[in-house]
Amino acid sequence: MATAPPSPSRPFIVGLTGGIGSGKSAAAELFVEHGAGLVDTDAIAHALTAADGAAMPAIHARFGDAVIAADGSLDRAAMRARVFAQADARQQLEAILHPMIRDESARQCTTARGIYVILAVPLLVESGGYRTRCDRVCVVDCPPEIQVERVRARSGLEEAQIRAIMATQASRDQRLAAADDVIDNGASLEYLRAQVAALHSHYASLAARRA
Ligand SMILES: CC(C)(COP(=O)(O)OP(=O)(O)OC[C@H]1O[C@@H](n2cnc3c(N)ncnc32)[C@H](O)[C@@H]1O)[C@@H](O)C(=O)NCCC(=O)NCCS
Ligand SMILES: Nc1ncnc2c1ncn2[C@@H]1O[C@H](COP(=O)(O)OP(=O)(O)OP(=O)(O)O)[C@@H](O)[C@H]1O
Repeated sequence: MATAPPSPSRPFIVGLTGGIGSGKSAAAELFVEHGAGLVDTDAIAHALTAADGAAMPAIHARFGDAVIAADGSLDRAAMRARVFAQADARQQLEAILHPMIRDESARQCTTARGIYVILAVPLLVESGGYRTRCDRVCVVDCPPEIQVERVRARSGLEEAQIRAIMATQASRDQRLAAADDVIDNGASLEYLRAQVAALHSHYASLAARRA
């Protein structure tokens, strides 16, 4: 009887998550400097909602002209105001985007190059379908007050709007409970860099052992 061909090797995948403004992108960038591949679901969501993005016809059909910018892309501020004030609007947007994001991120994980792959997913704990893909879950953690301060400094959003976004996300405790590894990003970028360097060595050796 013919034996089954070996299953195609898939990369070692580290799911990277954290609340808004916790420092996921900063951490992901540092992992990439060490040689990790990166699949970023925020970036995929942005591509899907660019002027020619695959999600735009469905978003236009559901939400109308009010959320479409002059160039045909998603008016992010208009959509943000809508979805973080109305749970049903958020669910409808997620029903359009999340299956597309899940499919595209799975596709990118099969082709990503690197010693291992960082799969950055802000909603890894909240959304189904990601944890089973990950060999490890790494949570970027910092106190909520620092999240608010960083997002405010970066984007100019008001505290009330930042807190409304945070209220839709998993709590700090829920996220920490899902973690295999935790990055404490409540201090300096140097401290972040040192923790990423140590975790990188760990992930590289786990990935090599699995290969
Ligand atoms: C509402 C939108 C248009 C606001 O755009 P904006 O440019 O302000 O934010 P951006 O997309 O860069 O996301 C920034 C952060 O907001 C938080 N966030 C985004 N979407 C959500 C959501 N559905 N629920 C909770 N938090 C969210 C995350 O922490 C994310 O890292 C946008 O966030 C969006 O399209 N969200 C739905 C897609 C989604 O769920 N993306 C998360 C990746 S899985
Ligand atoms: N340790 C740190 N010290 C100072 N500033 C930091 C630190 N870590 C991140 N930042 C800054 O805080 C802001 C938020 O960080 P970053 O964009 O990496 O967070 P994020 O979790 O990816 O956010 P979002 O959920 O909105 O995508 C950025 O302006 C970043 O440069």
